[in-house]
Amino acid sequence: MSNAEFDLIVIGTGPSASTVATKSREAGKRVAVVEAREFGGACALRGCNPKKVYSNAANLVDRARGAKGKQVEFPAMRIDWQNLLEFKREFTDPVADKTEASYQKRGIETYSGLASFAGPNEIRVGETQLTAKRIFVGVGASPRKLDIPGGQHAMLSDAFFELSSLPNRITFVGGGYISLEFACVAARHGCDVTVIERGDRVLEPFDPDLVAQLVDYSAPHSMKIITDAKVTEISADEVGQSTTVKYYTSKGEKTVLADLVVHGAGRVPNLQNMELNVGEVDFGDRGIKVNDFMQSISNPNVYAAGDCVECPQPRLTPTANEQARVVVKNLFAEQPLNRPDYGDIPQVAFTVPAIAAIGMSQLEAEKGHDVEVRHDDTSSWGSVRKHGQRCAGYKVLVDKKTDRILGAHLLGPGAEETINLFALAMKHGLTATDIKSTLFAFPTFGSDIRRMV
Ligand SMILES: Cc1cc2nc3c(=O)[nH]c(=O)nc-3n(C[C@H](O)[C@H](O)[C@H](O)COP(=O)(O)OP(=O)(O)OC[C@H]3O[C@@H](n4cnc5c(N)ncnc54)[C@H](O)[C@@H]3O)c2cc1C
Ligand SMILES: NC(=O)c1ccc[n+]([C@@H]2O[C@H](COP(=O)([O-])OP(=O)(O)OC[C@H]3O[C@@H](n4cnc5c(N)ncnc54)[C@H](O)[C@@H]3O)[C@@H](O)[C@H]2O)c1
Repeated sequence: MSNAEFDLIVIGTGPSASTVATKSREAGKRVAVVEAREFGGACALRGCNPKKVYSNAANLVDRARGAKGKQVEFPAMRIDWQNLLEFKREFTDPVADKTEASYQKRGIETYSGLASFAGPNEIRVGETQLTAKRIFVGVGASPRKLDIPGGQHAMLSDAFFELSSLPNRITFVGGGYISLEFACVAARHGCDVTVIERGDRVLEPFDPDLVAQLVDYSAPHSMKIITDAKVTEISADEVGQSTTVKYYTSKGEKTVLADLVVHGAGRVPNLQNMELNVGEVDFGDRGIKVNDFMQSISNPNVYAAGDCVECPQPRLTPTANEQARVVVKNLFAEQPLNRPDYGDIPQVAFTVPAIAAIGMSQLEAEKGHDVEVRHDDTSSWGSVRKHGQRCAGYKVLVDKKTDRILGAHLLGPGAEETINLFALAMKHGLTATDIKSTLFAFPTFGSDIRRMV
């Protein structure tokens, strides 16, 4: 067994870990990074970035079909799956080598293998034992085990990204981000898609009225969305050609046949086999338990951030980044004093079209405020139609007393960008009147927000 000593060991190479490792190295610390898979983390390799390539293709097809006969002409518009896969790989293939090389160039020692605790300040990677004053855990999350008979037949999102072709019938288990984003892509490719969600609606973090509008728009595109239905069994036929998905609704047991079943039923922190008890690091089902300073509540030399910590904030890259910035400031301070300043975190599901949200839901806002609810279906607005789109809407919640924005919910082309204007306004306390009095370039989706507030 070989040994090495550092100021800091960073476990993982996703958004949180990379910030902590590089900033600590810039501050002159001796840093080691350990990665169990390819260097680069989920966001760059198996999450946000490759997903955006796929969802852009689906949105492109949708818009072009909407503009057919008005702005463009073509015999048929389709996603070329093989080319799409190759194009996606242009973004993902270089990540691992580039990331590892950039660590090494900075003087960060890199280790490949699964890291586990060998003591409160010790990490084991295979036959190597590393010791450090501080340890940062940024190990992310992975799909939770589908604990139903035949759960192993459901394909994970990592594998979906690598499919070289799509079969005709695809069923998604769960109706969250992953299912809906992939389902929209598969449907625009021409697949027959079924989404089965146990809750009473899909895309739970988003406004129910806008979600309903999106679901209505998706139905004619071969997307069947079944809610209040819990998937209870997946069985494959003997030759592995076809799969039967069993689900329960209030009307009893039902089945759907599929050529492919995809897991979109949630993710859990990646803490298996990490021997956290040996490291005296407290954790639960929802992740590592940290205080306001992102420090382990049980081992003050351990910090954690991102998808692997127990935290009420949404598990997204901006959340991981904010926590990591705080960790960098606290790690070697005499007294950790910095706390994340999340503000309101914008969330976007990159569906067709995109749906976005920031701040309070209508229900939350109406509980404690006198609210003006500004809500409209904007499918007929010129900005939307000029774009070849046919599905858009918004709901903006304004506090009547303070004129401040309590929540903003958008559906439609550009929603994923326009939501950032609300993020800026809300973070800096701008009022609806401030927004109305701002001149935005025209014609743009951004300029539409003056009509929304
Ligand atoms: C399909 C998909 C799409 C997504 N799309 C978006 C999006 O559009 N926008 C958004 O904001 N978020 C999105 N997310 C979520 C986003 O990817 C995560 O919130 C973000 O990556 C979390 O970063 P992290 O720092 O916690 O670590 P991660 O990026 O999860 O990286 C953790 C790293 O740790 C490594 N690791 C795990 N265990 C060990 C161990 N024991 N030893 C060594 N290394 C280990 C892993 O291999 C991995 O490389 C998406 C996620 C998925 C799955
Ligand atoms: N655009 C983005 O920002 C983005 C995209 C993808 C993933 N993510 C992140 O990854 C996380 C995981 O994504 P996800 O889509 O796997 O999870 P999710 O938590 O968003 O949704 C999972 C859904 O599956 C349902 N479900 C669970 N078991 C079921 C069963 N047996 N039958 C029917 N329904 C069932 C749940 O009720 C839930 O609605 C997200 O919460 C988010 O943090 C973000």
